[in-house]
Amino acid sequence: MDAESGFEIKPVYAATDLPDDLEARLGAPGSYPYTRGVYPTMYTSRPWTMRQYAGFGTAAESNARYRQLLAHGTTGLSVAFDLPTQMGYDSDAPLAHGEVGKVGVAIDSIDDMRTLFGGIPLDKVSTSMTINAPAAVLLLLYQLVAEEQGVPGGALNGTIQNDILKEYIARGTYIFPPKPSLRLVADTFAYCRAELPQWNTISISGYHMAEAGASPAQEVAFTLADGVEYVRAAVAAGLAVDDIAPRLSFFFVARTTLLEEVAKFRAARRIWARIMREDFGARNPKSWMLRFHTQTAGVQLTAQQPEVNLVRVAVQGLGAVLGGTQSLHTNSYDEALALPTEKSARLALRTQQVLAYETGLTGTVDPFAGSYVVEAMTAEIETLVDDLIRRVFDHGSVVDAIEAGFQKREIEASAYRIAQQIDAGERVVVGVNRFVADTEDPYEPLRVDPAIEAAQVRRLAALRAERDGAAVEAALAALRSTAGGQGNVLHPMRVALQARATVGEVCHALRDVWGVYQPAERF
Ligand SMILES: CC(C)(COP(=O)(O)OP(=O)(O)OC[C@H]1O[C@@H](n2cnc3c(N)ncnc32)[C@H](O)[C@@H]1OP(=O)(O)O)[C@@H](O)C(=O)NCCC(=O)NCCSC(=O)CCC(=O)O
Repeated sequence: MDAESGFEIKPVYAATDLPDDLEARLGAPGSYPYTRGVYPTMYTSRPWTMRQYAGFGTAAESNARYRQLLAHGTTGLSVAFDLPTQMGYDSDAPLAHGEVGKVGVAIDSIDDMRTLFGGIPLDKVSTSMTINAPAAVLLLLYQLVAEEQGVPGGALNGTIQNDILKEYIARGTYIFPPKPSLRLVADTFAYCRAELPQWNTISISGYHMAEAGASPAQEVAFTLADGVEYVRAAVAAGLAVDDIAPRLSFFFVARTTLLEEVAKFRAARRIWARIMREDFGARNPKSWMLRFHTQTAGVQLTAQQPEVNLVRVAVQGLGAVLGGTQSLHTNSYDEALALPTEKSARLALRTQQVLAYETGLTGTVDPFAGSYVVEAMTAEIETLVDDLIRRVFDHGSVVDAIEAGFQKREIEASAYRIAQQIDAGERVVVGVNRFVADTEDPYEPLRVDPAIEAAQVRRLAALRAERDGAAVEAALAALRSTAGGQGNVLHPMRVALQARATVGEVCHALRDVWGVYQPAERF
């Protein structure tokens, strides 16, 4: 069987498979080109951040889940928002009906955000927020709530996903067309540099492309190409590369194909370092470092015999750790069926704790360095990725390639190839195409209470009645005016949110000026 990226896997590797210039391609841990990891000591001085993606229902319920996770030893927070929030609609919008609180927490205003982080000291925990088109809005709400806790922007650590390009390619929660979206990203970079200097301004994500079927090489290539596009947009907006690049971060999947995945992470670091130093001329070593979060592959979980997923997740998490991830989410075994229960979420975290504290893996940096097979695969993936990045930019820009349907087409062809291999039984999925059980145990999934929507709608009505409506209108007018002209939109946005404008109202104001993206349908 070939590798998922398409290259041939040999039964035996030898010294002759190593690149001639291996030492130069490796460097030391914490040194250019960072193949061996971004920090000299890696996990020997601090394990990766255990950051379990969670959130559902109301802000109060999600807050309870975060406190449980922290009590169980999670070391970072990761917020899942519901679809209306991700699309910039309030819970009482007709389009939101039936979706409120389903795939994440419903956040309509600063009031919800305050509840979400109630009792959680924001100067002590780092928080990731999976939010893209309205990333700036949720970031500002976070900052406002932190300020209420007495925590200044300079003390805040965290990440917003803020990666709109992959939304057009694979994930789908875009609002505005590419041009104003890229302006919003650049505005966020500039705002964070001034106000939230420790904040990771973007999480450039291959995960969702991988879930849509991208091979490891495609995942890395399309993600790094998106990274190039963001840096170009920032530079075009007048920002210096070294002012923004140290706070870019990345996000990849970890599949069960362990060796190829370890090679993928190592190749990704090496290529990004080269792009930043050689192509963009970045001089700050922090600009060269590809720091990344990993999530185990949701798409590889099975609804059949779901407990087997615990084993898959352990192997996938192991790959992420051997690949040098900075932060990790291990999926719960029941995620192919429903939102995780409290127990399954705890088991997923325990899996990371076993990796960190029982395996001895945190004692040695980049244990695969010099391995014939892993070094050969790292070089193989590097070549494939370089070629694919070049093919993206043959279209002009990433946006041009998206509009030509290039990335989607490549990803779909790859998804089709893997699906055919599974259908033919060439690629084994335990419990699905081999070792199938005659009967399955009953499973009681966690269900989100439909009453949540009505309660959220009532809270919104109360908010609209209580607040100073004229102040909100004036702030939204100022936001429209900045959006239609020059200047950083985050400043008037902050004023509006502080006056208790809702997420939906702020996004509508921008929709009024910027319009909405209509994809070219080519499939
Ligand atoms: C950079 C990362 C990747 C990781 O940040 P972290 O703060 O966790 O880790 P870190 O930066 O490596 O480490 C924290 C601090 O410790 C320092 N540090 C760490 N290890 C060190 C070592 N060995 N030596 C010296 N210093 C070290 C770092 O320099 C840093 O400080 P300094 O900062 O001072 O240098 C960030 O972006 C992140 O946490 N991302 C998470 C993204 C996420 O959870 N996404 C969920 C998506 S869920 C999703 O999309 C699901 C599907 C869907 O919804 O569609």
